[in-house]
Amino acid sequence: MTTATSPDIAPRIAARLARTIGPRRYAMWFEQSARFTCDHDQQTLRVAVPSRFIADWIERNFRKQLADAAQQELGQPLEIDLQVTPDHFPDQRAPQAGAQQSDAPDSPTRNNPSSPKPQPPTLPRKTQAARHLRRSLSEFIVGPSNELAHAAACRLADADIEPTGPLFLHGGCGLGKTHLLQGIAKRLFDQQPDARVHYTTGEQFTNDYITAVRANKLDAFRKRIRQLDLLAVDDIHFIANKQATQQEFLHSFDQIELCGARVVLASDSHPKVIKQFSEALVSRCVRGLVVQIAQPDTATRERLIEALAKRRRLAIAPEVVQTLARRTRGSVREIEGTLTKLQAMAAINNPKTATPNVVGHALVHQLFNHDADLAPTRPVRFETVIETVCERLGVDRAEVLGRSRSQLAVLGRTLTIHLTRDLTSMSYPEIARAMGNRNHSTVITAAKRILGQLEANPNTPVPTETQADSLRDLVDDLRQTLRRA
Ligand SMILES: Nc1ncnc2c1ncn2[C@@H]1O[C@H](COP(=O)(O)OP(=O)(O)OP(=O)(O)O)[C@@H](O)[C@H]1O
Repeated sequence: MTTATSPDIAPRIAARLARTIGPRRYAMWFEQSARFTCDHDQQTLRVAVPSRFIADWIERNFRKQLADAAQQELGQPLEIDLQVTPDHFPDQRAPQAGAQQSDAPDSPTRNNPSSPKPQPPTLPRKTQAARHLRRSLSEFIVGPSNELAHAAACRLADADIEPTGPLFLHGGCGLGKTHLLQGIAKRLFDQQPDARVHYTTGEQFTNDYITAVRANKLDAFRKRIRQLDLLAVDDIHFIANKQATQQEFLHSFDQIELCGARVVLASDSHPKVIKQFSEALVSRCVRGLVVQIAQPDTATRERLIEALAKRRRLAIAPEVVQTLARRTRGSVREIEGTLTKLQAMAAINNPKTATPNVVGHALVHQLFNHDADLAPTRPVRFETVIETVCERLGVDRAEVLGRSRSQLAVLGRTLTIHLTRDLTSMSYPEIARAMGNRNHSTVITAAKRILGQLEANPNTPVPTETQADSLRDLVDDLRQTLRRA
């Protein structure tokens, strides 16, 4: 929309701008959302827009093209003065409460004098969508397994940085993909309350698309999706075997990217290995940044346990956090599950105390022993036992099977005997033979000694190389690993 106080100049600048940036982007950002006026002395081009968001967007993405278009039309440089004047754009105010989203076409629209007046935007605004977004980027715990994903998410959510392509996050279950997607959407909202941000899942996108087709409202669906500033789609692999949905998604993807919007997708696998993902979609995804999130390492797990426990007001001593971090392998969701169980057990154990939310070593042992008892029992082989023990202690198998009296070799021997007897069906003579043809009474003595120690003094310290707090801890941990093996 152009209004020239100096005749013809502003419309000519606008027309030149439209040619430079292309009709789609012009229609999207200027046609209904910008009014150009040129001072009589032709020193300044004033561009009035309805919101700070549009002003910032134009400032970041089109200032140079605007200045060039003005200079080329006038033969001299002009000051560009961007002004936020919502009163000049009564048509573009937020929808009234209760307004039917699908009733209102989106703005900006094509310049068609016969078309009805533009209606309020229909896309999810902060008040509608924010309540679904629970996670923020600031509460995401960062470690080597996810730091690139987190950095990419922060960059994409930064309204001051122009997006350079889609972001594709992939990784196993419960590792934080949804958290990052929601965090991006939330942060963009916080910076740009006018931003049109949509967080959805592959399944929801499919359902919305099918509903739109059935209700003959495909145009409204397309308008809603294609005029977003950020589209975040979780579990995008859901659309993999759905040809029509993929096709629709592909067009939306192209359209919103063309307009400079941000796109972030998440899936359990790399786009190239998602079965029945169309080649076109794969190539769009890999054009941007594809980042994997891996399982957190022990140090990150410690920080996650601390943060997640704090969120639940669960008090866990640092040394108990360390034990938990070593024993809780797997995803962050599994860590959350462990904390939930501990919280419930703490409440049952201390129902009347003032501190039902305190977790100590005893509770942790109780939990892991309980879990181990519930785990399906699989046959364990002697070879697996000795390998697991040697690996954990960092000691040579030959030393354990030989005559070495080093502290670790002796401990390795005792642990192998104890766990083999406990987890396999081997008799003492069989264990003695497997342990390098030892006398079987020596093996029985070793087995009895460790059993006695575990009963009388489970907190017997162990060498630091074993990374365990006590003998009981070490045995429980090894047993758990072997049961899972
Ligand atoms: N690095 C992290 N910092 C803090 N919380 C985390 C982190 N990673 C995951 N979480 C939390 O763990 C839980 C599971 O994470 P999320 O749902 O994001 O996983 P996901 O990768 O999307 O899993 P799925 O593929 O199963 O949907 C959430 O409560 C999330 O907030």
